[in-house]
Amino acid sequence: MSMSPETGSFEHVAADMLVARGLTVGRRVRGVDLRLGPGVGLGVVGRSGSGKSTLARALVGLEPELAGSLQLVGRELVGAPRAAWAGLRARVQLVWQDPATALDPCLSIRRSIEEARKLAGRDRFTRDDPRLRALMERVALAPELLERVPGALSGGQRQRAAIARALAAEPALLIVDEITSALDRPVAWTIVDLLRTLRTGEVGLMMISHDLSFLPGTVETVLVLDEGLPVESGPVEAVLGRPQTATTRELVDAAPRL
Ligand SMILES: Nc1ncnc2c1ncn2[C@@H]1O[C@H](COP(=O)(O)OP(=O)(O)OP(=O)(O)O)[C@@H](O)[C@H]1O
Repeated sequence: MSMSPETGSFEHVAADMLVARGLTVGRRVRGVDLRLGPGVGLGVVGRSGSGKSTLARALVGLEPELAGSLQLVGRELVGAPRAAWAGLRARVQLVWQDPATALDPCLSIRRSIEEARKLAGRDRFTRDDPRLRALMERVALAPELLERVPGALSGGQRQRAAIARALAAEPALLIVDEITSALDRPVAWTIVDLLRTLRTGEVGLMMISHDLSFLPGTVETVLVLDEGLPVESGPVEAVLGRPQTATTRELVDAAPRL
């Protein structure tokens, strides 16, 4: 794994961290190719029920019925024993769609963060750990909110806390599944801005969003699913600006503004 002499970047290596080739999930997603890793941004769009969440769940090891290939840093996971999937927990974090269930409602934000670190095999944050303070700053949440349960936060704060929980695992890749859909538009945009800030670091992003206007400036490429099948993919401006399929055109026409 070496830095590219031409570009001076880790682009090639980074994009190869998680590689799917012809990835199939039961009968719900079929034949998906993608490359994800630090510094890579991919949007996944499609109608309701097109398989976006199923794909996201498959990429964090929550879907048992896999076929095709899914490699983590060159190691095949499809058909591998469960132990082989353990490395995913520290590297890939999924933030769920529903802000009410993204975090355990009974746990304080501090406890949720501790739990995420433990599951990822990271060391514990001490009570006044500067890394904990830095994490809260990174998601623009006041440190006092650490002691609250999710129900005592606003919807936007809850999604920030869910992102903080995911980042606590120090992942190389964040997968966010419709995390703005329960928020009103101004608040949703603040979350999109946060994702954009995270992208300037080394974190890779796979963003599932039914609102296509959030994608340009946040991710570079987009994959369109239709009934579980990939129907179009490429640079986000090209795919959304000149849709090649009726599915993509329909999604673009339904977008609030692009
Ligand atoms: N656990 C499951 N077992 C069987 N079928 C499922 C399961 N979860 C979802 N499905 C079905 O798989 C298909 C894909 O669902 P999925 O939730 O991945 O789509 P989606 O694109 O994320 O939709 P949405 O935008 O509504 O969240 C749908 O037909 C759905 O009804």
